[in-house]
Amino acid sequence: MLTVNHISFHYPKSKIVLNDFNFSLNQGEHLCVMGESGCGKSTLLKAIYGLLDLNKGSIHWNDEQILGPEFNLVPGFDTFKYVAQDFDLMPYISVSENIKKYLSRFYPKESEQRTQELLEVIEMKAFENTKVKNLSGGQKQRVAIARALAKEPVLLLLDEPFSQIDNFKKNTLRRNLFQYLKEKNIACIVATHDKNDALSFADYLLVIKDNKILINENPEDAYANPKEKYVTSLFDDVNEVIINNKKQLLYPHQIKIIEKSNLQAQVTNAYYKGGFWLIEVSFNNQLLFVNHANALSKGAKVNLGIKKVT
Ligand SMILES: Nc1ncnc2c1ncn2[C@@H]1O[C@H](COP(=O)(O)OP(=O)(O)OP(=O)(O)O)[C@@H](O)[C@H]1O
Repeated sequence: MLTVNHISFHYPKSKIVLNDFNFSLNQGEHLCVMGESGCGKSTLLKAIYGLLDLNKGSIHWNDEQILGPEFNLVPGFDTFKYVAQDFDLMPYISVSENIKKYLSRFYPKESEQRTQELLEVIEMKAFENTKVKNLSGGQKQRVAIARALAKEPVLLLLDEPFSQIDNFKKNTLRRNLFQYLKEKNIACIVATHDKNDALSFADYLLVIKDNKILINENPEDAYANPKEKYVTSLFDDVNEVIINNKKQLLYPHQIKIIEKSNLQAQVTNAYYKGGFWLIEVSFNNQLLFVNHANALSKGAKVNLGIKKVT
């Protein structure tokens, strides 16, 4: 179990980044870390891996304390793996050699088998003999993930793991990877801007705001009962509507354009989204976003139906 015990951290001569972070994560559980750019997601991952000297608090994996560079010649906790945003691969050797580098030379058969298994997970079998320098950014990112898994870690730390991968590959890779981690009971912490990493794959969602943990809860609860607009805006466009003098946070799919109602609005814009249109309307001098099956022209008068009023 990972225990992050009231840690605080600031970079030298800078203001605080992590202020009294306190949480734990069991073996095999997946945590997603979200929050606006610069809020401290990467810093948290680095602190957990042991790349930073904390100002306060402590981090443990079971009974073992994770110590920073001040206490370690080679920083980084042995049984964790951290995939940073810059990958750190060896460019002049092949994809499979990059993976094998972390496996034992004394067991060539097992090492080959494991490399093949990981090439399947990242769907890079066709590139096994390609030199890493000849790969695209997204392909390198996939190799970095496979390499981190070569020697099965107890905890995998991923910083924006799919940022350079196209949507088509991203969805399959995400499914393969998170299923693989669950099968092997490997805990995982993902820093991301992508709501899909949290909604479909995480056991917990930790949101950072103003250098503190704003929430650490089940992603379904975070989505359905958002604590504040900051949380909803990580998932979707969000409407803040005043109804009966009460502020409501509503996603665009929770407001409908219907035939009759006493809530009148006027269309100000329409954006094509593939399966639906995102319609921007002006309602009581507020701009709202509403999902709708068809395009609507600017200036059209519409009636709104609000699905969720708590
Ligand atoms: N080496 C450093 N020295 C000083 N300040 C730093 C250093 N690295 C990051 N920071 C600062 O710490 C804060 C948190 O940065 P961090 O990279 O953890 O944010 P993040 O949430 O991962 O951002 P992003 O989503 O943009 O990757 C930022 O204000 C950043 O400028």
